[in-house]
Amino acid sequence: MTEAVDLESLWDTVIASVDVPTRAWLRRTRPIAMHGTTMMLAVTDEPTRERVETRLRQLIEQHLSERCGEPTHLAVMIDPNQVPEPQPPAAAQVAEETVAAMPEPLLARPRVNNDLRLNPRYTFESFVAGASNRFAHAAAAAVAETPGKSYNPLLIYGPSGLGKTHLLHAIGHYVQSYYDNLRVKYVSTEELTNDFINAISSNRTAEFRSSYRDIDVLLIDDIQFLASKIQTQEEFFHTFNTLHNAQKQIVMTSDRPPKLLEALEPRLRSRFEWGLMTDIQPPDLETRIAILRKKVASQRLTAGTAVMEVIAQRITTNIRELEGALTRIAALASLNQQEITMELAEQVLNDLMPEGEVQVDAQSIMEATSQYFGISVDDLTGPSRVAGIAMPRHIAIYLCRELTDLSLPKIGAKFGGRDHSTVLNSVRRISDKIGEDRSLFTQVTELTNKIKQS
Ligand SMILES: Nc1ncnc2c1ncn2[C@@H]1O[C@H](COP(=O)(O)OP(=O)(O)OP(=O)(O)O)[C@@H](O)[C@H]1O
Repeated sequence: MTEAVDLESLWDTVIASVDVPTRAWLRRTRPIAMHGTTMMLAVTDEPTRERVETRLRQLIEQHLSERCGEPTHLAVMIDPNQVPEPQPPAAAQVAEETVAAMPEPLLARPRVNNDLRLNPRYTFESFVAGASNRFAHAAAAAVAETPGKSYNPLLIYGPSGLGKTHLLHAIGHYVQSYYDNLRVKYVSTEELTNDFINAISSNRTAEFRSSYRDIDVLLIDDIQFLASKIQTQEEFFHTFNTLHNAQKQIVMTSDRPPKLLEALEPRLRSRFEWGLMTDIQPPDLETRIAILRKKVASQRLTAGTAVMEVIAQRITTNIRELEGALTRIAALASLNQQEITMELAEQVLNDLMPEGEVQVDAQSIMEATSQYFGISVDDLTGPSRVAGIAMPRHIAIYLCRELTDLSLPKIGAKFGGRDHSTVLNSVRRISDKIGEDRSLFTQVTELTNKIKQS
């Protein structure tokens, strides 16, 4: 079903089987691609999108599912350019575009050795698509399949811990595995800013430029941090134009839509809105359960559906917290050498989420940790690698990642300017050990209680 010809004729049969008023609406749409069991549909304008989303979706998905022989979903985007008036374009056009996008002229180029530092766990395979993220997921998949050709730029926005970084890395992995010769770069906005500042201070702006412009797919995380950084914005504006003009793919994430990024230059904001913007919402209960099920399977744990339901019911807004809870539950089960039971899950959840949830910040985590271990906050943020200091530091960093919305570079900055990979290293160290080392588990649990109660 990937060929556009099939897609167009499939769509024609759907249009033919609906009543006339509905048909009039559907003439204002055009199928763009099929990703797995999701059809990407371009529509001319907001009223059409609204109509399709609210009134017609069920009917269309029913028709599509019947014809495709499996449950098929719809992801709707506004893109008038994809729906030429008055006649739809030749059916093969999209297919031709897709073929043109394939690496033909690029084959001559040597294989690129991308040093991406992507999280190996963040792939499309490990991502669970549900109602809250289906569109973002389908758009990311489209971009990964034909970089620079489908939606450019692609901007994925939404609150913390809902999978934006995961999708960005998944695009990176995918392009890297299927396009040997495309240069991919993934950076957080903080790294971009630091790179730029370093380049200026060491007179190496030309190098900086080529490292960002000599790229086929640029993935930038958390662009809200560009706000108020006037010089970096200026530089990024030119990088953006260079890449976009050359039809190089740009994908960005942000914690809010560009129009709410008030401290961003208007010309940059408007460029961010050129392509496709898609949000990610907190997942519904079914999706949360599906995510837990996937994690349980991938970690070869055994947890019954009832237990997963309890976890998913208690932790509703942030998937990182959901994973954190599962990690702790699995850790306690492993330490006790027992199955993950309901009692055990409840016990950990009660520890993790005492009544009257409090907002936790890095400062309170650092203070509580230093107090708990009898060291100073300066020790915690300082350079010492002595175990009595390094271990509390790993724990405090782990707790910052688990209990706050701070990004890895932001956490690094709080801990004496450490970089994001050092932070990630600490997080992994604790989550790897917590199921083997009971005293570590106890320390982390007791500290969490202190922090949440302070
Ligand atoms: N749909 C999903 N399926 C499976 N895992 C998911 C999904 N969404 C998020 N996760 C997991 O939840 C965790 C948090 O996701 P991620 O770091 O991508 O969030 P984010 O939206 O980028 O947050 P932030 O803005 O704080 O960086 C990750 O471990 C990720 O793998």
